[in-house]
Amino acid sequence: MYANTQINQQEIIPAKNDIGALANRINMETRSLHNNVDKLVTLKFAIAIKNYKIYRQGIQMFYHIFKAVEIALDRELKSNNKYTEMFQNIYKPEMLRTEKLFTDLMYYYHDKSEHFENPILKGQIEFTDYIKKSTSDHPYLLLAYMHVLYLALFAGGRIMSSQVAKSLSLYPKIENNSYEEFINQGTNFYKFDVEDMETLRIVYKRDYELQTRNFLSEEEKIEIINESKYIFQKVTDGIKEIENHNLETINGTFTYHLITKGYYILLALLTLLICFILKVVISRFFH
Ligand code: HEM
Repeated sequence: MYANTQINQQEIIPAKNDIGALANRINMETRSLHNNVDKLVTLKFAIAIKNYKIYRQGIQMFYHIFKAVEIALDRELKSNNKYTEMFQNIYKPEMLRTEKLFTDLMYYYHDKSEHFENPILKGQIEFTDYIKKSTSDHPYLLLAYMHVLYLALFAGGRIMSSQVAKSLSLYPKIENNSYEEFINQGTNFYKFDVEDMETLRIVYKRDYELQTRNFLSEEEKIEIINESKYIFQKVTDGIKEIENHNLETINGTFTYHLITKGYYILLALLTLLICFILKVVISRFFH
């Protein structure tokens, strides 16, 4: 399925210049937010691919987000409301990311799922709770996640994927693992089990457009666009939250060392002072 069928540009739905298409409207309205997150990810990614402990924090955030979205999607696919058929027609199982990310995280956390299974950072807990509530109150809002998060993997994700694959700094740190094991077990986030990723992307975007164009009301579309802006903002905040968490840990370690090792520094200073006083007393005594 999704083999390379050489789809003609004119046959692609929606056309790039179709300003009525929901996906194009989301892209237009989130352009500046996308530029912000693009710059931030590029900057942080350069650091993360040099250190797998930072890289795994980044993909862990995406794991929690995708998992919350996919639980909600599963709920909607099995439910029986006015949106169920729409979701069933857009849904492509090859797009799901939870299991792929789980495999990668098991690799980076040395098979210890208890180290990543539940979010611990406040922003991640709040955002995943929010996804659950917002999509169960208004199922159509899932469409924002189905566009922003999944299509990100076909553009920015491709760039990131090739950088991760080229990164020699990520894999040697993981003991006794070869480069092949690293590629097989640590880069699944970017892999889709289809013959041709481009066909999958085109078919996904086509079905998204065909299912939403006349079915959704203008009010629902506006809410989906606003939810999309919120997702970009939350991903940006999430990356900053990881950075702050790491800075706090580094500072905490510094303070800890100051408290524990400070004792030895004080002892050394006292010894020096005693030596100095002794020297003064002795030199006075012999003069
Ligand atoms: C390294 C960071 C990133 C880079 C370099 C990047 C780059 C790109 C590029 C080149 C495109 C194609 C633009 C076009 O076809 O006109 C794109 C599209 C897109 N990106 Fe990103 N991106 C990054 C991060 C993200 C993130 C973190 C998100 C989501 C939170 C995201 C969401 C999207 C979306 C929704 C689209 C539109 C896709 C479509 O309509 O087919 N991107 N990105």
